Amino acid sequence: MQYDTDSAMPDKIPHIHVACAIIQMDGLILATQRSATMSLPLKWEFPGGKLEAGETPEQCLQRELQEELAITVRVGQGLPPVTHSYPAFKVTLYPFFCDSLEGTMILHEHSAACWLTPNELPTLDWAEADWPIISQLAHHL
Ligand SMILES: Nc1nc2c([nH]c(=O)n2[C@@H]2O[C@H](COP(=O)(O)OP(=O)(O)OP(=O)(O)O)[C@@H](O)[C@H]2O)c(=O)[nH]1
Repeated sequence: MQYDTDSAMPDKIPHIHVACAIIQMDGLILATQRSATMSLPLKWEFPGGKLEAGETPEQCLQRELQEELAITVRVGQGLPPVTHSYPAFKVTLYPFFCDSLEGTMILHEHSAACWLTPNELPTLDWAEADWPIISQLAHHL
């Protein structure tokens, strides 16, 4: 007998939890572009990465920003988390405003970075999950 395995299977799509940094400096916000070899190639995002077990979002951001960009920041207020389903995985983004950037930025993983005003942010080709954050920033900053 044949039966529909898909409907009987639990949801196998991984759900990842990602802290991301909205870094502000002189009224501008930092955007970083994923490299051609990363997942979501060449999409723009806020720097950050997956939360590791036992790690606070602040610790995660300090670790990821050091690894990815060789910078440190002061982590401030959080924005509401955003959940989005891509075809291969589901992501919940935990955005945090950051400032007081220290260090000379080096792009260890990204292909580009730029500083934009909140109104300019929607001109980039953002990762799908980021659009609710972009709309919020463009309207409220
Ligand atoms: N850092 C960051 N990641 C984002 C954003 N939006 C978004 O969809 N993501 C997704 O969340 C995941 C972040 O994890 P990560 O930065 O540790 O992933 P990675 O590319 O190093 O590892 P991976 O190749 O296994 O995906 C990526 O799959 C990325 O595509 C964002 O604004 N910032």
